[in-house]
Amino acid sequence: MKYVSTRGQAPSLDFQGVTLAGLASDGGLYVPEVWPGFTTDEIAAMAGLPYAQLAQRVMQPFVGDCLTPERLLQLCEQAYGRFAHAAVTPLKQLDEQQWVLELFHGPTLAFKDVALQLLGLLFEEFLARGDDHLTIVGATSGDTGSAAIDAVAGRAKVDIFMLHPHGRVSDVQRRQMTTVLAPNVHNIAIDGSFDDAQAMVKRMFNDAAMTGRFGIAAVNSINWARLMAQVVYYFAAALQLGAPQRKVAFSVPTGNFGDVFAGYVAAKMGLPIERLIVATNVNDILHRALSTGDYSAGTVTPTAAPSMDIQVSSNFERLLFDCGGRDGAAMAAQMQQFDATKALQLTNAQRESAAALFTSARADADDMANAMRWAHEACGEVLDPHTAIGLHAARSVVGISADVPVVTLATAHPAKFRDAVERATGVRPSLPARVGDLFTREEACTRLPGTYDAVAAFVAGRATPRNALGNG
Ligand SMILES: Cc1ncc(COP(=O)(O)O)c(C=O)c1O
Ligand SMILES: N[C@@H](CCOP(=O)(O)O)C(=O)O
Repeated sequence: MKYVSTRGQAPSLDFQGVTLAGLASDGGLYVPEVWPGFTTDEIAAMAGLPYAQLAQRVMQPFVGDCLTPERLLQLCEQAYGRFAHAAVTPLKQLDEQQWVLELFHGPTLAFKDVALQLLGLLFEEFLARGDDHLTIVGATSGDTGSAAIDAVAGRAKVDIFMLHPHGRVSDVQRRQMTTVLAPNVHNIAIDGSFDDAQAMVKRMFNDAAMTGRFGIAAVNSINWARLMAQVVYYFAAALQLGAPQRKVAFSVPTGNFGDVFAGYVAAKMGLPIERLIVATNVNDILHRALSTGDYSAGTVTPTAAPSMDIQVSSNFERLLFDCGGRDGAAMAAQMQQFDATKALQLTNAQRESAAALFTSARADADDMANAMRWAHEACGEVLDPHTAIGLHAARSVVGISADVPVVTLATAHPAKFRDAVERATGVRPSLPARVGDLFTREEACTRLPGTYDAVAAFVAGRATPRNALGNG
């Protein structure tokens, strides 16, 4: 399998290459040159497989010959062996039509673990083949940070620098990052928003002074391997609900458009998905883009669902590229315009093609609290604010026939957002035992001004140069 950049200029790479590269050198994002597909019979044969085996089957076409099927399966078994639920991503029914897919049974209590537990192992596997050293630079609005740190803390040949917006993540989220005191882990709180942090990370990939000295790598969903691993749970859920004979819809709380883009990939591979519902909070750029074609970023409003407080949504570029006819030059021009003006208009082709699968909805603070209350009072389920936004969208969009199950992705454990959950439902969820002593651990974090120069100097002063291991 070869991967090409959405901006058409970077060299095409194999799976190992894109995993280690993160962002393409032309500023674009890597996508498979063609979407691999499964026949209906092949999908039917996946029903009932244990999660790790399903993961290997779904991901092998993307991995190609970079890993044998046996080795990929071993890595999946290792990654998903750390989950606290035997089903890895269990499905729960709320009412006749509504379901939730619990993606938070990994070590750091959010859906990010599903991909990052595997990505940590992939880094180790590929780094063992040479003398490279990786300097991971990531941005987090709360959940990617802890999941990535858990996945790489203490690993050889890797340093991680994780930027979060100071004061804009929950206490649990912050402590899950800052209490990991391994010497290769560096937490940075910047003055600014997640979008500012993400822009700095992307800039570093195109800063020759940094990329010349350090092997800069990504753990955010700009890294293709993140999305690939997230495709699997769409298959897991749909198969349990009757696919490939029955269609299923998914409602996805969305920020950086990675999770829902993984659903799009599943559909491209042949999974019968009726609709993908893009659920946003009041930071609703994606809802506006999909409903009116206007992709224009405003300032970020902090909400009780902080992980979705995002206006510049990295993976939307992958969708625009695919829906716009895969024209790298046109994509580069469109993104250049967005970078300059923070606004772009979807073309008719992009809008029409996206509308064939995507619907969107926006939830404000009341919608979110009402969805949490309904789930608790009518169904006995305590949901986190992000999942509640997904559920609000799942219950409010029109046009999905009553016999199509609608699965909301439950992206975080409610205990990560205890204050917001308690305000809405009166229930204060307790932290699972596996993170139980979080509030007694020591924290380490450096606060920096929200400027690229401050962050780049901090990274350059602490990272291991790429040739320090001997390969020049
Ligand atoms: C709990 C939670 N829900 C939803 C999202 C949004 O997911 P995505 O950025 O893949 O759209 C995030 C962050 O990414 C998150 O941490
Ligand atoms: N919500 C995310 C933001 C980063 O998204 P990613 O999926 O691109 O890593 C977070 O919690 O950090």
